[in-house]
Amino acid sequence: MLLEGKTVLVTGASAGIGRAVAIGCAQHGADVALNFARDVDGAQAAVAEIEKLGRRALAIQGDVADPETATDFVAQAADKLGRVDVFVNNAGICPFHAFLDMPVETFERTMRVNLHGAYFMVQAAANQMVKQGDGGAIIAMSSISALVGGEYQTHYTPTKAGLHSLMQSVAIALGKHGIRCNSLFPGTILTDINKDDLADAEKRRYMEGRVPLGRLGQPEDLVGPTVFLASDLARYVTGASLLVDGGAYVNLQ
Ligand SMILES: NC(=O)C1=CN([C@@H]2O[C@H](COP(=O)(O)OP(=O)(O)OC[C@H]3O[C@@H](n4cnc5c(N)ncnc54)[C@H](O)[C@@H]3O)[C@@H](O)[C@H]2O)C=CC1
Ligand SMILES: C[C@H](O)[C@@H]1OC(=O)[C@H](O)[C@@H]1O
Repeated sequence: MLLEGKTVLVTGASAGIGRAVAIGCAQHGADVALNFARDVDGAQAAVAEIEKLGRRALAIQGDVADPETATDFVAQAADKLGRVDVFVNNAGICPFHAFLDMPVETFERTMRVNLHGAYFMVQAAANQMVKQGDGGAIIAMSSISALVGGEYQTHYTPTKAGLHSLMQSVAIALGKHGIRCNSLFPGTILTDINKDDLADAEKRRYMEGRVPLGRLGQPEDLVGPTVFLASDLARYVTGASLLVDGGAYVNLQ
């Protein structure tokens, strides 16, 4: 059990990648605190799955765009589960929209959820880890979009590059505390975030055709890489990033 005895916190964990990662960490021995925005049923179902595995789980509601959600989430998780060993910053939105008429509210909301929210969550988790005094691991669900652009993602891709940049800087700031900070770069993973975009059959075929491994990703494809970075197997890995994209990024022609 790679995460035996560890407590893992995951944001945006009622669905998609966050849910898969929360349950996957429990399968590897962790107790888990899940942040969720609105989907009470989804969060409770994830808690029930984790408890079925014999692990402790806790769902705490909050909008990550509000800095107070971060301190509340970490304080409640530490109080009820005892400590914070691993923090996975996963919550994110990608409301596809063209650049030239991007609504100010869409731009600002995307920044606030994906980047500002991450900043305060990571800060709150790090403060708890420093207080505990025995290190920790922070993992950001960045994206292949930190490296490449998207016509309808001009507000989104900078948040993913920013998230990776945040991991690089906090890797330096927190190294002295034994806290490792890394990014995962998922490619196209089938979740609610891109359901509408990939409902276009031609676009979906094009995206699938770009993947050397021959399929789009599933949320569970992120479990192994997350568990690795969270575990002591990655004890000398910090400030790094790992593409989890079936090879899409390197596939030029
Ligand atoms: N699906 C994909 O192809 C890729 C996804 N990602 C990233 O993975 C992360 C998870 O996304 P998916 O699971 O794909 O999408 P999803 O839409 O299934 O999950 C996103 C989760 O974030 C939560 N969330 C959204 N706004 C929130 C807020 N203000 N406060 C708290 N929670 C909030 C949602 O409720 C949901 O549970 C996101 O950061 C996304 O940018 C990165 C690369 C590719
Ligand atoms: C939501 C998109 O399908 C998804 O988000 C990302 O970060 C990937 O680059 C994909 O474009």
